[in-house]
Amino acid sequence: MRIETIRAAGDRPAHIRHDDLISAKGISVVMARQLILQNIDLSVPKGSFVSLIGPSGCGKSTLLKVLAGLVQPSQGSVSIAGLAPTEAARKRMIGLVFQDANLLPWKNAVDNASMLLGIADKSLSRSDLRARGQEMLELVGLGDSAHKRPNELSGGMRQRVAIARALALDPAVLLMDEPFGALDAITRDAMGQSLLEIWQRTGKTIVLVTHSIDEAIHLSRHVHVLGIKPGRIESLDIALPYPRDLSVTEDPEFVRLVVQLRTMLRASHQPGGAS
Ligand SMILES: Nc1ncnc2c1ncn2[C@@H]1O[C@H](COP(=O)(O)OP(=O)(O)OP(=O)(O)O)[C@@H](O)[C@H]1O
Repeated sequence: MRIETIRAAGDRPAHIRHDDLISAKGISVVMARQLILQNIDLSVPKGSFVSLIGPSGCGKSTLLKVLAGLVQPSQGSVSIAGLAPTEAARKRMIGLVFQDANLLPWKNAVDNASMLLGIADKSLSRSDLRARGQEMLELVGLGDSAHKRPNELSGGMRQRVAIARALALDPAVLLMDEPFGALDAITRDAMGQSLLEIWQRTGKTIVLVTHSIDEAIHLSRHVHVLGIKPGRIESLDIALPYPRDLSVTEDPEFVRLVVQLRTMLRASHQPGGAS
């Protein structure tokens, strides 16, 4: 990875690398007079798969919302391909997926998949939208379920539609907040593997909030551990080669990384621990 030198960078801050799509610097967030995030720096290389993990309430979702432009930091700045998050969102560069798929119950899968695109681009005809929705459903492995309504889909299938809906915008970045948190373990594994394959096919930059150590290591290139003490963030690079499938979880290096990440997470729960 190339680090920008100050001389070559002109007015670009020295910490911003050429290949960072997302760069958050000095992010602090205060909500209801509580300090949630303090002076957090986060870089996400273009095309990378990054996970955020940490104790409940440490501010993972808040940080994701800051990246999405949904929460304004009290201090600090975020750049997404050189743009402020609200501007990047306006240009459809950000796709969001939450734990709840939030599909419209009266629309079928293909219409749900193209719904945001239809709102964002009023010039598209109904058949254009359907074609794009179908293409995205095929990408997420639901090509045969286009006509089904949400109540005819399983939880995993509904999340696939939510991913298709986000991808229909062709965003540069996919921000995902515990998208598989409500699924059973086997479905969750399968969804993680599908997401990995979608990532490799599309080249999107993905930031995933998760509580699962295995999921973070299976999927990510970089894992960032947020601490319960605001301001603490530690990073772990996952050097396991891609493409990865679930057999990677039996690799001795995977097992070593699980132990290392669990140790980091344990430390992140200590309010008085070292930063
Ligand atoms: N709108 C809000 N107003 C006030 N406080 C908030 C708001 N949203 C979140 N918080 C607080 O900010 C802190 C961090 O919340 P956040 O949801 O970002 O944590 P998290 O790490 O994602 O938690 P979890 O893993 O349980 O989802 C919590 O103490 C929460 O109560």
